[in-house]
Amino acid sequence: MVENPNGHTDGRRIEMYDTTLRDGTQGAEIALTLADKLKLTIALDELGFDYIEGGYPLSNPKDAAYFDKVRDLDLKHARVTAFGMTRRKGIEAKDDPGMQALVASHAPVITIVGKTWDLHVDEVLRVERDENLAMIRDSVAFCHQADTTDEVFYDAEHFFDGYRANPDYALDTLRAAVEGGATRLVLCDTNGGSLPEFISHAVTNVRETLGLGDTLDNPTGPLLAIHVHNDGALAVANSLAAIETGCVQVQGTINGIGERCGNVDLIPIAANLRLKLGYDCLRDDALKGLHHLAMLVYEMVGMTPVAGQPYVGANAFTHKGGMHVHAVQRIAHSYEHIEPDAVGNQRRVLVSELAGASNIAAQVGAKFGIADDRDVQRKVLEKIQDLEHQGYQFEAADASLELMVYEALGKRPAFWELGHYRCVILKRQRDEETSTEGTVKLNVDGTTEYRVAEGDGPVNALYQALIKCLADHYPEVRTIHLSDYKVRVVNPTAETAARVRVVIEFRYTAEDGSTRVFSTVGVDENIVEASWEAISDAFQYLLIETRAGITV
Ligand SMILES: CC(=O)SCCNC(=O)CCNC(=O)[C@H](O)C(C)(C)COP(=O)(O)OP(=O)(O)OC[C@H]1O[C@@H](n2cnc3c(N)ncnc32)[C@H](O)[C@@H]1OP(=O)(O)O
Ligand SMILES: CC(=O)C(=O)O
Repeated sequence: MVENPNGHTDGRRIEMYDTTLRDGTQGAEIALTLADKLKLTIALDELGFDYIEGGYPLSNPKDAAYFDKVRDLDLKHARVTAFGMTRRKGIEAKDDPGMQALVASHAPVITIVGKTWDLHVDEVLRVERDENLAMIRDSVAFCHQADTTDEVFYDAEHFFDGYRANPDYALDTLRAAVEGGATRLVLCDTNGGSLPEFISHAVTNVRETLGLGDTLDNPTGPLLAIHVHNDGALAVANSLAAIETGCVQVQGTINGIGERCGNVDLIPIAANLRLKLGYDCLRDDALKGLHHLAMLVYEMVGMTPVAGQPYVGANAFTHKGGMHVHAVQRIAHSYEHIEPDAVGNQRRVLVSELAGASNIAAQVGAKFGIADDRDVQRKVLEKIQDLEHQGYQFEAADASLELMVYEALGKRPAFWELGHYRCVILKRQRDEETSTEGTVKLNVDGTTEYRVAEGDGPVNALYQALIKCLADHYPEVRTIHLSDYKVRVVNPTAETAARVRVVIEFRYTAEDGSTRVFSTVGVDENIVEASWEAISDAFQYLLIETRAGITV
């Protein structure tokens, strides 16, 4: 076996600096309440993040309030950091409202952002280059001298673009920060367009030219840190390249949220540092909390979790191809780079037309006692492949898949026989609301049930009428709730005559108090029939699951 060329054994510690609360909220459509900011601070502290950048006290009352409230938290490890820019041109630091707000935040660590790129100095700030150096030096020194400040970090905005354009001036800005007393020089790829080789080259040159160390042996002397954005989709590679060449701190956000294409995602950073590169970061057992942390942040910012997110996404350890599933069942790491559990995630197997018998065995083998029954597995697989050819999809329709297994085993119970259903939608004038009426006729246990219900639309009306037919016989049908309804056109070239696929998710509370979620699928040219199929399968599945004596 070839030894991993990147593997370290020295266990060098890397500081994790989270800026989800500041740079993360600069992402489009991202906002956090004060309560969420405090809750996330606690969650980050519990995992052992070293620094939590809480906000920009000058910017808005919420960020200022955060620094008042965060002092009441009993943080175990993390140091809270206040962010702000250098003093304005032409005034003393003590007279600058931004400087005053930073010191008034009483944050033990202050991070000052300043200009490195001569383009920004000349064209954006429009100040003399020496005045920019003075702004950096004075601002860092002013914050450094405040009684409540222990450390000042200096964010060298656009460092890599500035270094490319004018390396001497870029280095002078870092020297000015060191003169002011900065203990971390944070090299920022603000526009996110650099490539890893350039990052390595620049970090190495800066470290050698300024004579800086690459370990935390002297944590209060100036050391390098890295802060990158993801505009070239290289944020993780760039951050790791910077660490490999001497940065002792990495700044980023949870799930990579942030301005434009986002910041580096600290989830893969932490996992790669500990699991792949042999560095020390966070708490020893923190990686198992990464999945939970990622989901917490998605929930707080109201984003749908990214299923393909490395390490923590729902698909990160999901196997669909039949050959993969076959191999994974024999030896998991044949198709997995780490154990899912190492980062709090889990393995999933999907069943679809790309499955082999192994997928059926993995998904339903244990529940139905068919783990070794290749004949039944193949029978189910053939049915799935036929139906997927017609437009069905079973990946997200676990209950429909199980109903098919009951059928293949000849054990699917018939709880009722359909007489007919009918749906009428009435609208007489342009500005009149539609009214919908659903009628369902069933034979349930030898009794004819013939019920009508009104609804907001055809699906709702038929759903209510079906419940009315079944409720006297099977009261549990009143306990399920439709929680999601998705519809996709299967063959769009057929336009309005196209077949549609409806996938419906349901929830119910089981006898043990737990919430169960399951989904069914229906396909037809008629959206009402596709929905009916999914709904009636859902009720049948519920009855099988909840009624004793029907289990296989
Ligand atoms: C790379 C980064 O992510 S940096 C952080 C970016 N984050 C944010 O901008 C979010 C928070 N921002 C804010 O709340 C506001 O933009 C504030 C409080 C910073 C500024 O608000 P305003 O003063 O109303 O902004 P306005 O647009 O009028 O002007 C910005 C001024 O700051 C100056 N400025 C910009 N960067 C710097 C800097 N690093 N140091 C000193 N002055 C700076 C500009 O030159 C401009 O001054 P001018 O009017 O004399 O030209
Ligand atoms: C400081 C910062 O957020 C940046 O340069 O991207």
